[in-house]
Amino acid sequence: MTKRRIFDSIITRLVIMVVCLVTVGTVIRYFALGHFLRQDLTIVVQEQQQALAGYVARDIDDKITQRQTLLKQLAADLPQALLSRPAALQDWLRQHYRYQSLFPGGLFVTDRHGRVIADYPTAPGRQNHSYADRDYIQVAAKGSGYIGKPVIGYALRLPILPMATPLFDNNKQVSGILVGITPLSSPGFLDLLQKTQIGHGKGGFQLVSPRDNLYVASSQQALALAPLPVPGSNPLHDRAMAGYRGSGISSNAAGEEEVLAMATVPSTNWFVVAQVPASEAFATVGHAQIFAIKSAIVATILFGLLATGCMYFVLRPLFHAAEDAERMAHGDIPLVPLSIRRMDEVGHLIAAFNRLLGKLHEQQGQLERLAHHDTLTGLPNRRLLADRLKLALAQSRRHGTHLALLFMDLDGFKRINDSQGHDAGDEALRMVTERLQAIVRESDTLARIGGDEFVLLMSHLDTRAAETARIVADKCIAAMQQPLSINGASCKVGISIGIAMDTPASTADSLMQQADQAMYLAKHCGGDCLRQV
Ligand SMILES: Nc1nc2c(ncn2[C@@H]2O[C@H](COP(=O)(O)OP(=O)(O)OP(=O)(O)O)[C@@H](O)[C@H]2O)c(=O)[nH]1
Repeated sequence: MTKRRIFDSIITRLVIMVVCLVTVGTVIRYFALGHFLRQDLTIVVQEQQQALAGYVARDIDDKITQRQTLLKQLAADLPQALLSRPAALQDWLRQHYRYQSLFPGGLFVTDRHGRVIADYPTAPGRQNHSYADRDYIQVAAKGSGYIGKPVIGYALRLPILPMATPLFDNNKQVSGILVGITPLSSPGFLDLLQKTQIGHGKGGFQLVSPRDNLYVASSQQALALAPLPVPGSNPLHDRAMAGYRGSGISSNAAGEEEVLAMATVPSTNWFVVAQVPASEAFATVGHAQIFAIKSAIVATILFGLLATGCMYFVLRPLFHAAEDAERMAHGDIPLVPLSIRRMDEVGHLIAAFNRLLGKLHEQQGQLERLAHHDTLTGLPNRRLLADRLKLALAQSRRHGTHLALLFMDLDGFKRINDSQGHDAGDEALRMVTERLQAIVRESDTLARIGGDEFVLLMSHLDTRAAETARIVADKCIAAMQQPLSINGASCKVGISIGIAMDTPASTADSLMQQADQAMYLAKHCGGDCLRQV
């Protein structure tokens, strides 16, 4: 029952409505906020990634260009005659190596078929070894400088980048090849790319050689010299391999979303990829969404409590009014107007209820009156007379007083009805009532109990009660001597009166019976007569 009341309550429904509205608003805000923030952040993050990729690509390009320039310079300076004197050539390499450190993996010179003539610093197994199968030897043998495929070096046993430039004799024919070896882990070479991470660990750089289908270097060391993913595993990577340079969002082979930016290293055909997981790049979006949810939950709780309190305060008079009305309905308290605390909507409702209550009172009074009074003359009817008679009997016994009952029946009343109509008869009854009322005291009860029958109850009489009753009866008879003037016509009615006096054994019924019998005796006298029993 109580649960049902709580559920049916306006407050509960309003609070549920408010909570639903706030929840719907929060869900909409959650998705809208996420969408707009992500849109904005995507632009910012992509621009940042692009700037980073471009910066690293330019740095690598500078370092490659420096080495190409140096290698060409050395090749131009190297005396042709030394190619046939390995010891002198090695000494020349040693002297020139001293002034530069761009090729920490060493310099070596091969004949035009790729067999090593001299190297410095010497590496075990490099002397006389043939590198004829290497791409950089094959291209340089044809007269062009070349950056070779990054590989695990034959002599050094670690990842290296070989660079070759041809040596020309006086006839402009390739007489030998000068090769510079840079280990990929050399200080000041690719360490900016290899040691820099973007974000919290999963983001970083990759240096990609599309020609060789491998990663030259990466922030993730395990990727160095690893083959590139197969086409189709990362759509943006596929576009980059086809020449696209720019930024975008794509899913990697593991299905994780990443923000990628690609920039070319102009001196090679490599490109740098700056990559950061979308989960890190857009972490702010998630934080903002969680904040939006938390703040909405707090706001909902606070608002719910506040709204409940406020609504209870506003509707409290209504609850009290309902309680009071309920108690009135059960008869616990009388039907009185409810108190109005404020003249708001609730106050208006209670005021309307009070007006309804007033109307009810009025109608109840009318019904009460109709039940106890004669509608034609307004005199008490038989029922009210019986009540008053019982009351008067009880009072007279308590106070030792007396009472008399005068039963009066009009004489010749039917004639008026018959000669002038029923309305004239009614008018005659009202006029008789007025005349009789003028005789009786206010404390007496004059009742109309039938067509032309009236009863007068006289109470609080002293020992001369019978005499007093007769005097009043005489006055009533005398009052009827004057004809009634109805519709211009003069009508005469008489009155026969039977008087009953109380005795210790009297009851209301016995008194009425005695008075009635006395009236019949008076009737038989021929009218305008009284009899007492
Ligand atoms: N106009 C009118 N007539 C009524 C009313 N009540 C009863 N009557 C009539 O009053 C008459 C009463 O009859 P009676 O007592 O015989 O009339 P009466 O002429 O006084 O005769 P007696 O009493 O024998 O002298 C009847 O004709 C009723 O129809 C009423 O409220 N209005």
